[in-house]
Amino acid sequence: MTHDLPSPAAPLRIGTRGSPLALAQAHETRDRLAAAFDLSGDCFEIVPIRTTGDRITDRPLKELGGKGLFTREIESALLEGAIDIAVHSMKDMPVLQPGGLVLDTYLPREDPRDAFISPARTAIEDLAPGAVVGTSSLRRRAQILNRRPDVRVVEFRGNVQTRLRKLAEGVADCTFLAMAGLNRLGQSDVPATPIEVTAMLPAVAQGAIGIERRMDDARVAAMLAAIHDRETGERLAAERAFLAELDGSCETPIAGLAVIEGDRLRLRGEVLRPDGSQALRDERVCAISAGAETGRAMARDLLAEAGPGFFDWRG
Ligand SMILES: NCc1[nH]cc(CCC(=O)O)c1CC(=O)O
Repeated sequence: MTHDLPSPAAPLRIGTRGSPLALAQAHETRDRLAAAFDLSGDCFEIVPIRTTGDRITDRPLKELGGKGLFTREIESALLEGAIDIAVHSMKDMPVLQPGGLVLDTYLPREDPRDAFISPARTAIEDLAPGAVVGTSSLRRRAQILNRRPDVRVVEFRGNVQTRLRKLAEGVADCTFLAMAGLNRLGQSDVPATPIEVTAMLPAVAQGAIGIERRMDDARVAAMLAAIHDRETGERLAAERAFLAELDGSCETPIAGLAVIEGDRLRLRGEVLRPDGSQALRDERVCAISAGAETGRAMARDLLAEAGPGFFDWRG
């Protein structure tokens, strides 16, 4: 490498949200970089940044303006040079980044599945009629209502710890969390049952960590190339192309997951009416290199099938 590596005197500054999960992801990034370049931990500095989404916890996410809420302040810090890289949950990332920034480095993906969390039950089918489901995710809301139109969905904001506390307080009978978050936080004591992806398709990019950099920073680009996971990149290329073509904002219930099977890529996609009354699904197998193209084609076909007004709220 023609550039200097970070040192304790000039550490690589890693921007992240301040939640326990975000910090765990930043630590994983630091540890992988340290291992790849044989550096000690004090060659890195973790810089927690408070975002709009972290500040405002008493309103539904969709009222606050959708995707980007958890990333805007971090991307500004990166553009201004206050941090050198930014670590994100790819699930929360818009499909396009601001000019001057690149988001093409992914760590090996965790379990992409959702988990069913309930102190008393282990499966959606076991919920009593009219049970209360806590979630702030439009996708999970639509998916559960599609399978169980009888349940009542209540808004559930906050980080993993907050949501578990609300469940313990009886605010809801169950909730859903990403397995990835639970695993990364080492939360093996949580009453969680993984849900097969054929029963509840996860959010696009769920379980994947992405690392963003400034386009003109060649030193950082070379460092990140050493920790990039190609398979995760191939899977996310298909899923994010699917999302981009659907023009997915936080106000559209969309699910998508790609898996690699030998030399093929299998992409599953789902779009739902926000009230769960209808779900459209598709599944395609293609060459790994054709993932993005397949994602776009699948999105166009689902949009055509859905027709105008599919995503409109119906009360
Ligand atoms: N929207 C919040 C969010 N963003 C990423 C994760 C989990 C970790 C991941 O998917 O990588 C979560 C919490 C959750 O859905 O349980």
